[in-house]
Amino acid sequence: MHPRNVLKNAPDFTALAIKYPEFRRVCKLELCGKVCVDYKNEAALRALTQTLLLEYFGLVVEFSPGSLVPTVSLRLNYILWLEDLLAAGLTKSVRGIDIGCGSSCIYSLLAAKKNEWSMVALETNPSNLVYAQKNIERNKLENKIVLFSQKQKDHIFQEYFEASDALTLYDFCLCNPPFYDSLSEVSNTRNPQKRPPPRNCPTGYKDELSCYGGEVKFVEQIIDESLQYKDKIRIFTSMLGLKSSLNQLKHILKSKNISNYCTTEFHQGNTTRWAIAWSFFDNMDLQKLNK
Ligand SMILES: C[S@@+](CC[C@H](N)C(=O)[O-])C[C@H]1O[C@@H](n2cnc3c(N)ncnc32)[C@H](O)[C@@H]1O
Repeated sequence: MHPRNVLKNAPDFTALAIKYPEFRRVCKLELCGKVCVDYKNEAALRALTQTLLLEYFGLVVEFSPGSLVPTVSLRLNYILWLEDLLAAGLTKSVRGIDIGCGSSCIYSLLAAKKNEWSMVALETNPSNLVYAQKNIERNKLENKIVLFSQKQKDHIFQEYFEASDALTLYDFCLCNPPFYDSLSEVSNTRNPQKRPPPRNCPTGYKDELSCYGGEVKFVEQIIDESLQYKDKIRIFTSMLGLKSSLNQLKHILKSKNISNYCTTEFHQGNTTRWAIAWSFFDNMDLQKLNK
């Protein structure tokens, strides 16, 4: 976990269960008296995410039924890494773009509430758009987060940039892409011989989890559009669910003569995720931040 992650040490579930009745309802009491969470139960996962967002950030969040339930520690690790990248460029007021904000709008909510960053949240799924807007409003963050309804699924920035102020410079974009290839039968990110099975039950709609070509194709589209919008965003980033995607994307960056990039790993319990960042700005030396 990132050293500044408030969830670096496991939260006290007993104290949270006493404080929050909705969380208490989904907790299990072991024979030894220990309060624990059943990670295989979707309702318990939802309540845990809602409770942690409320307890640590004062954020009230509802999810569209059946949509992806985000794990807070991972989303925080990504935001903290972005803080580290931005510190390298000494930015004061920060503007970011959240590609595919989901029904929770979690990255934009955290960025706006925790860091007072201004966010544009892009989303294609109609139900996610409705919930994301309500989540922005119920947390009174309308002055910090603008939600944009994206019609074209196969584009990333084009529609928004064509509709918005041409002069605004964004400090970063972030993305948790649909991981899986919609044409492939495989929907598992881990090798069972090397890594233990996931603790959490899988959540999310099909179009949140998969797209044509999977995450590599999705991020390749971001890379392609970054060449067109290289002056609009200082650091392009994306999270990745598969380690193998990292090498493929590094290869794609190199093939397009993009050499200023860095990668990182996010560790949360049994789950590891990867991320990649690249920039066309001379004052953003990302290579020195490589991990
Ligand atoms: C894996 S989910 C991530 C949701 C949220 N950011 C999170 O981390 O919990 C990917 C999201 O991207 C959205 N999406 C897919 N294609 C998109 C596109 N071209 N532009 C914007 N959003 C897109 C999906 O509807 C989905 O909500």
